[in-house]
Formats: sequence, C-alpha cells, structure tokens
Amino acid sequence: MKVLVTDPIADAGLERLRDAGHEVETAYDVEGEALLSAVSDANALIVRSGTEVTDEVFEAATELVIVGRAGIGVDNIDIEAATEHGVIVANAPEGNVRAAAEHTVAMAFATVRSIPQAHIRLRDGEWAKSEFVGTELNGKTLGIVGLGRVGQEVAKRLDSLGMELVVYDPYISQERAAQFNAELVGELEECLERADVVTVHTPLLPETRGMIGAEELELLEGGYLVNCARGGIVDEEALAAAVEDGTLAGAAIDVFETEPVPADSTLLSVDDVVVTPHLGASTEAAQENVAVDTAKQVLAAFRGEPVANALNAPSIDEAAFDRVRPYLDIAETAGKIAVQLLEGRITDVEIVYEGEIADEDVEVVTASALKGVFEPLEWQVNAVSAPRLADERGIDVTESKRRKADDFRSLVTVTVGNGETSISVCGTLFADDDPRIVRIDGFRVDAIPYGHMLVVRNRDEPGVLGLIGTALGDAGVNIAGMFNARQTHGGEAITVYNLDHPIPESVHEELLADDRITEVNEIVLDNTESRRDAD
Ligand SMILES: NC(=O)c1ccc[n+]([C@@H]2O[C@H](COP(=O)([O-])OP(=O)(O)OC[C@H]3O[C@@H](n4cnc5c(N)ncnc54)[C@H](O)[C@@H]3O)[C@@H](O)[C@H]2O)c1
Ligand SMILES: O=C(O)[C@H](O)COP(=O)(O)O
Repeated sequence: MKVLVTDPIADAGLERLRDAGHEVETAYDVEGEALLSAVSDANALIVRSGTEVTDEVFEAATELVIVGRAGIGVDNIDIEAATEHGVIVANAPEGNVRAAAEHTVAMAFATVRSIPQAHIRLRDGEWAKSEFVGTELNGKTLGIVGLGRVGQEVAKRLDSLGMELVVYDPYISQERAAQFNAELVGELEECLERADVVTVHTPLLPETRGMIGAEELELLEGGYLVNCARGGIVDEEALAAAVEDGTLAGAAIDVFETEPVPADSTLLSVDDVVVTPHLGASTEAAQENVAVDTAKQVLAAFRGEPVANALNAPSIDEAAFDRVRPYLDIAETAGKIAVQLLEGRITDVEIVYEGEIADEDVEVVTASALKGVFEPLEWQVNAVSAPRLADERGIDVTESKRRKADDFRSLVTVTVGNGETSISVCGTLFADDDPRIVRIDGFRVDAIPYGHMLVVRNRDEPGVLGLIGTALGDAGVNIAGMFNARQTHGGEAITVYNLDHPIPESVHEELLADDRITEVNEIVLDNTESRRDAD
C-alpha cells in the first residue's frame, strides 16, 4: 500500500508504516496539480493542518482508503466528499491536547505580562521596566469558550492558578462544567462580559465561524483574548481594531484565517497582539503521539478493521471488534442475497440482531449489511459510504435487537422491502466461523453462502427436484450442494442450490415453463473459490 504524507509528521509514525511493509512517500507542501498527481495512486493520505483535502483531491485519489489527520482539527478536510467517495477520515484527538493547553496558558501569560514585547525591547537595548506593568491571573475571571478536551485541560491549569472559571459551551451540562470548578453560562455574551481573559477552544464550524466579532469584543472591554483553536472563529480585523483602540488590553493568537499568515495582516502590526505560527501542537511528545496514533489508524484501515477515531465511519474498540468481526461477512452476504431476491426499487432495509450478538456494538455490522444490499445494485459503495447512500436515496434503515435467538447462539437477519413486499435472509455462524444462511423468507434452510446459488420457489410436488437437477445437468451446471424446505406438505417450497457454474438463461426459461415452479433466482456472491474448495 502507498501512504502519501503531505505535512511533516514525526518519524515514529512514518517508521510504523514502513515497518508494516508499506511504501511511504513524503511530499511536504505539495498543492494544486502536484497534490492531485501525488495522491492519484495513494491508498492513504496523512495530513496536518497544512493540506486542503478538497472534493477535487478525493476525485483524483481513486485508490484512497483513509485520510489520517495527525492532530485534531479537520476543518481542512472535506468530510462530506470523503464519505461520498467511501474514504475514511480519522483524526488523532488525544495526542496533542496537553500541548495545546500548555500553549494556551503560555499565550495567556505572554499577553497579560507583555513578555514578547518586553523581550524585543530588551534585545533592542532598552530597559523598559516601568512600561510593562502586567495583569496578575490569580483572582481574575477566565472565560472559556468551548469546554472540550483542550478547554478542560486549560480549565484545570488556570483553576490551579487561582482564576475563577466561567464557561460558554452550549453542548455540555452544568454538572460537566462543575467538575472543572467552572460555572456554565447560557450565553456567549455573559461569558465575555464577566471575563478578564477569554480563551477560545471550539472547532471551526459554520456555527463558530466569526462568532467573536466587534460587538462581542466590546463586551470583553479591558480584557484579553487568547485564540489557540482555529483562525476564523475570531474576526481578525475586528480583533486588531479592538486592541489598537484600547477596547481590549491585549490578545494572543496562534491560529489565523489564512495560514501561513500573510505578512501584511493587520494583526501582525498591532503591538499588543502576541502571535505564534500555529505552534499549539508543536512539542516533540505531541507530534510523536499524533503521528503514531495516525499510523495505527491507517494500518487498521488497511487491514479492514474499524478505525478508532474515524469521523465518518463506525468506530469500535479492538476487543469489541473481535467479537463482532465474524458477523461482518454473514451480514454482508445476507444483504446481498436479500436484495437479489427482491424485485423493484428498494425502499427499506431492516437489520435484526438476535441472541449473543444483540449484546454487542453492531454499528459496523449494520454498515456491512448495507454494503451487501447496495453492492449488487452496482452502486459505488463501501461500509463508509453505505449508511450515507441509504440516507441520500431515502431508504429507511432500521436496526433492532432481541436477546433471544430460537435454536441459535446468534442470528443476523437482513430484510429488504420495496414498499409492497419484503424478503428477509437470516444468517448465522456454525462453530463460530462457519457462515450459514438458515432462513430465506421464513423458510428454514441450511445453505453455505458462496459463488453461484440458485433459489427456486416451487410447489411441493413429486418430480420438481428431478426436473431442476436434469435441467442443470443438461446445461452442464454441476450441483455442489442443495437444500429443500417446505412450509406444508404439498404447499409452497423453496430450494437452494450451490452451483459450480453460472446458470444459462435457457435453464431459467425451462424451469419457469413448468407451472409447479413459480420463481427462479440466481444469486451471485463473490466469495472465493478457495472457500468453496475448503467446504
Ligand atoms: N493551536 C493548535 O495547534 C491546536 C492544537 C490542538 C487543538 N486545536 C484546536 O482546538 C480546538 C479544540 O479542540 P478540542 O480537542 O478541545 O475539541 P473538542 O471537540 O474536544 O471540544 C470542542 C468543544 O467546543 C464546544 N463547542 C462546539 N460548538 C460550540 C459553540 N458554538 N460555542 C461554544 N462551544 C462550542 C463543544 O461542545 C466541545 O465541548 C479545535 O479547534 C482544535 O482544532 C488547536
Ligand atoms: O488541530 C490541531 O491538532 C492543531 O491545530 C495542530 O495542527 P498542526 O498539526 O497543523 O500543527
């Protein structure tokens, strides 16, 4: 597999990938056509905040399985486009949190004590001691906007330095804020009004873009603003003006609307604005953490295992995955069979888990079942894009669980409907790893799902099986296995064959010409020949 890395990550991450036998190409700072060309044969792309991963990139990256973000913010990655192309996007949300929090605290001190400004004056030979009378953080109020991972670490640190904490975060509870000795307020305005120093820790989202502009900055009058989250959350022009005209005492900014920040940015020309070039995550420990975490996720994606921090695909921990892994194939197969037995446009899919499997986290299994349903329809699909595809095409997907599974340890049933009728196919594992189809449309069967299968509905009358066998034999189609089930003596029956060859159209016609046979369906599964041989 080829892994393309377009922003610098720590060697530890690159080594993990190489040690696993993959080709790792580093192409830092590529953009435009060069990026499109470099990514065209890549199976994984690893980025930090420096690479814009747009729809165009996904169009060009036809072999891509995963985009790994060695860090937290994914505002540079078009996740919608990734999902549409069936590409996993995963970030590394833990490894640089402490580094970002420490940088935020450092930036708070830098601005309230004018450390960079004093440093420059002294380097220039000026002992400007009397000009730099700072503000003590102890006893002041800190306004935290966004109490997520980084916000919480900042809260702990500045609480211990004697600050009162006021939090604005519409998505957390009062109790959560209280755990950090913070008071949760309902409005951003109140947070800004009450704070002496505000630190910003939200993601950049449509909702947070420009959330702190001129009006909001006025509410922080006389205070300081620290943004080590994302450029664009705070309006840069408004911030520069507010510090310049004294509305704010100062600001410290690590992240910018455009990065690298243009040299003529007004923010860079304001004395009381302290700036760093997006250094929040730039510690050796943080870089090693996120590089290794990202490499691990790329390797998991290559192995077809769930990716721990996937943002657009089901994620599940390793131990839980080991328990559901055997059901991925049978769910996909049940979906494939069900959809091939259904006529008309599919309107709904139901996946039912019964028995021991019902105790598990089955999101990945459901994604596999959906993949199975959509693949025979020749929709470009994988387990990442299948749930979205269902949503886009207005297909109703339901999932349910029952603790009891009659006669089996676990059962997975996939039912597909077309608005008028539905077909359900139920699968299980014998001896934990031997997949079987045990019910088709309510008939109890015992079919090994692989290769070419023939599903015939017929009346339970003498001679029908002989007729089918003869028709197949005459056409040179060898029968590898067969199972016949009926509901009542002389009533409707279903017969399932495993065949060694595809079925010629003439056999379909010959069988359907007999009025005892009501339906003939050939099911094509892509399971390997070796599986069949093993059987
Ligand atoms: N400067 C750096 O190098 C650096 C390093 C790490 C993280 N970051 C950035 O820091 C930010 C926070 O990262 P995190 O890991 O803590 O994210 P997180 O997802 O853990 O936390 C974000 C918090 O923001 C809250 N939030 C969302 N919308 C909000 C809104 N409209 N108003 C108020 N709160 C809102 C969420 O509820 C959540 O609690 C991100 O933007 C991330 O990219 C920057
Ligand atoms: O979101 C992040 O993780 C930080 O902003 C770090 O970004 P970087 O990896 O580009 O330094």
